[in-house]
Amino acid sequence: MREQLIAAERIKALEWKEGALWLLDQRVLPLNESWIECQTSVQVTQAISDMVVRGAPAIGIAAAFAVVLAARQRYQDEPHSWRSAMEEDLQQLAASRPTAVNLFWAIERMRSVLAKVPAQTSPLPLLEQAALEIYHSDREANLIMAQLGMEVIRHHCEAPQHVLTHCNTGALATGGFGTALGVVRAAYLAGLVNHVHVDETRPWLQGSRLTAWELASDKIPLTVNADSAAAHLLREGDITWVIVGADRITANGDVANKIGTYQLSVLARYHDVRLMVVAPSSTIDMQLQTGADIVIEERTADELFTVAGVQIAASVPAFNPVFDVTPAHLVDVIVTERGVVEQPTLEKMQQLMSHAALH
Ligand SMILES: CSC[C@H]1O[C@H](OP(=O)(O)O)[C@H](O)[C@@H]1O
Repeated sequence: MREQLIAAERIKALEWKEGALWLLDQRVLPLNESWIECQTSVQVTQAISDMVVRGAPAIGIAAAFAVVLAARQRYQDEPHSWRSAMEEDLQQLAASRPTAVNLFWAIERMRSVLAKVPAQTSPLPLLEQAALEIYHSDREANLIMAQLGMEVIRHHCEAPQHVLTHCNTGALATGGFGTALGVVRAAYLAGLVNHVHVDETRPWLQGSRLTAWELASDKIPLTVNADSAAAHLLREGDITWVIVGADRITANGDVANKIGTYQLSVLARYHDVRLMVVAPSSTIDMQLQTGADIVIEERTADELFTVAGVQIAASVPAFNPVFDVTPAHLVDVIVTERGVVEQPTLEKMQQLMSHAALH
């Protein structure tokens, strides 16, 4: 199965090439495929804020390379005070988006590497190696989670299933071929999934623009539906799993994910459909006790009122939270690269996080 999954890796959200971070501009997919070259941490910070690159793991990977770019510029400009000069860059990077913990996890990971750089020594070789390791271990986590999640589906039913997914959790959101969408890909290859229902995921349309593009390129049967059609679909009865990603999972198993996930979790429980959350352990924040502590990002009204830059609604006040929190008791299973947790609780999450990390 591993070889089949590796063969399914066709799309990349980002690439570290010749000392620059190249980002596939997800704002213009699927109609245009254009890459943006980032030579500075400020450019990466702006790209994360503007959602050129998005998706919790991909944000963390981009942030890791932003630290490399910041160190390179500061070390060149101020060889005797580059460490303190970098602080401003790291604070700007940390302020780019508030909800996905992967951003902060990656910055702290890179800070720990910085602390090991001897005085009067270039930080670049160690930092670049650490950023590449973060990138490669996320890809490896995708491969592991895909197989673990597929086995969870197989455990519950051998016959091919219809599943529903929300937002984009594929290659465009990660360093590999996906978290939740990676499980969907593996389950399809194993003959356990034969149709994917894709929420369009307003207002940014990660589902209809990104997930549909990824699954179409895999030739996996799918249909896109309006987010408001999900209840009707779940009541119809041929969907057995809702499979989603996460941006931050707290110590008790509460899950912050794209807006609309919470209502899906309530609908799934009401209609006896299982909810699977798939996320690498870099998305788990054991420092936060419950989802009530998670900062929920709110974005501009423009993202509600325009599509592809064209105004489609009246200019009136708007409320545009782009994440919500699903309580742990509505989650049937969390799949990570460290293992699987059924009916998550604080004790089970603590046990999971005591298992060895990939790197
Ligand atoms: C593989 S995690 C992807 C996760 O990130 C998305 O948010 P955004 O597109 O705003 O970065 C969404 O919550 C996905 O579940």
